[in-house]
Amino acid sequence: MAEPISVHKMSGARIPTDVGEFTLCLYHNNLDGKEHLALLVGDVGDAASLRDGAPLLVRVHSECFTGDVLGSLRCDCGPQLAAALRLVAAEGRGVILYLRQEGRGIGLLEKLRAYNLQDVGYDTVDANLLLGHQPDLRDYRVAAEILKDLGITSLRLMTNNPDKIAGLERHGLHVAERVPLQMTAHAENAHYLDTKARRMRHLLQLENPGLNGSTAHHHPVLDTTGDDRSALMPELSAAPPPRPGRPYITLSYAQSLDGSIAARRGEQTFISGPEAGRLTHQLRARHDAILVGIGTVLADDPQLTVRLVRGPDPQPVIVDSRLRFPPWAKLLRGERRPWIATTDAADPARQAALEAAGARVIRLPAVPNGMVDLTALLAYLARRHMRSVMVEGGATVISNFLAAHLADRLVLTIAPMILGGLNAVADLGRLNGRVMPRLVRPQYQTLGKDVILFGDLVWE
Ligand SMILES: Nc1nc2c(ncn2[C@@H]2O[C@H](COP(=O)(O)OP(=O)(O)OP(=O)(O)O)[C@@H](O)[C@H]2O)c(=O)[nH]1
Ligand SMILES: [Zn+2]
Repeated sequence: MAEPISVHKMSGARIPTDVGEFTLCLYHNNLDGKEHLALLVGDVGDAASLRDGAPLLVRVHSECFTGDVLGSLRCDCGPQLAAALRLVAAEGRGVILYLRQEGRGIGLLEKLRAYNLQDVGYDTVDANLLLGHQPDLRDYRVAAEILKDLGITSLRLMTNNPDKIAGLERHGLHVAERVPLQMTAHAENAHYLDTKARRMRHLLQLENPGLNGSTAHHHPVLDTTGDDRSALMPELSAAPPPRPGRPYITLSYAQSLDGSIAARRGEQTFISGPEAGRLTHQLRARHDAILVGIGTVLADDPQLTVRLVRGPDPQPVIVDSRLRFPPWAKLLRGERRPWIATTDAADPARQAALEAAGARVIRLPAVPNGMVDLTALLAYLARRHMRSVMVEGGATVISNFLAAHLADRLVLTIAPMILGGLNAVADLGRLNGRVMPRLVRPQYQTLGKDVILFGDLVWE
């Protein structure tokens, strides 16, 4: 049975501020090992509340470095925290819990990734889902224990989030009243607040009725419960045709107008919008395997699964000639364990560690530049009944497949931006003896703000 939660007040100190004086207490707990904080004003126990005739005013605030410290305009956290401090100080009694639940529990790194997804059109809920997280990872067990430790069982809670109220009540607290804590919306956070109201049931009175109209196209793209709403282009919806000798290869990636796939090598850059993201997942579901290079694993820590639509996950295959595959990769925690194609240059100890973590390491011959021999890899995949492979990137892998004349079809997402960054294709002329691949029977379609260009590749 799980150990009961215990919290322990480590130390407290007087913190004078512009709005009043607080006692800041640091709590230890045995559940998440984080340093949660409590800011106290006055006598906070239930007994004092009874005397006063009103339950204590409490804010349970989730850490937001960007909003609380930097004053980021992307959210409303900073002003909420400031308002809560003011209200508690004005009452002369109250508590602000500062919970170390950055990014609704996903942490700052993943929140920054989620912000980049939001900058290309995903909303805050879909961005979490796309990164493989629940929309909200928080629970309020430790918060409830800290409040009980302070002698509080009944309170007035400053929040707009009904889940927060339910979360505290589930752990034995009585929320006698909700005190709204709504801040003014502005251009930078209006869509975020609108999403919180629509998709996370936050109790917000949004003033701008036009906003709902303007966000109507942001339908929940990850709502996979219904039918596919954006029908896949018919040419792409069938499983790729069988091909003698090796798996059928679809090269599929997103680039800017100038052919960049990232701002810089090694830097994750979100280029395409949610509609094209959905197409990518639909394509993944129609291939037996999905292949990326180690650079993509190191830069993006991808899962390579099908999440934006319903469908089977392809087998992840990583090309990693020197076996740099990191032990922290999300791919090692997925349902389909990754196959890592490497060469004799790989360190046997690393191979053993990755195999112990569930990966399959495949040693293959190298070509003169030290890279994995792709023809040998494809023969290996064909023997394992992989009839189709979707190659997603990055630049080295795309270039190597093109240089080896190993691609049957190109599905290119072109985003309407100029990035001036890392080019998708490098040095191809020199590598392949100047026989250029050509796209035949090309077709295109706009999808959201992006253009999808696709067709068959031939070298003639
Ligand atoms: N994952 C993720 N977290 C975010 C994003 N924007 C803000 N956050 C985090 O959300 C948390 C605050 O949650 P909110 O939804 O703003 O508010 P709440 O705490 O649920 O509800 P209130 O009590 O009404 O403030 C903080 O931990 C922020 O870091 C985002 O786009 N993605
Ligand atoms: Zn915030």
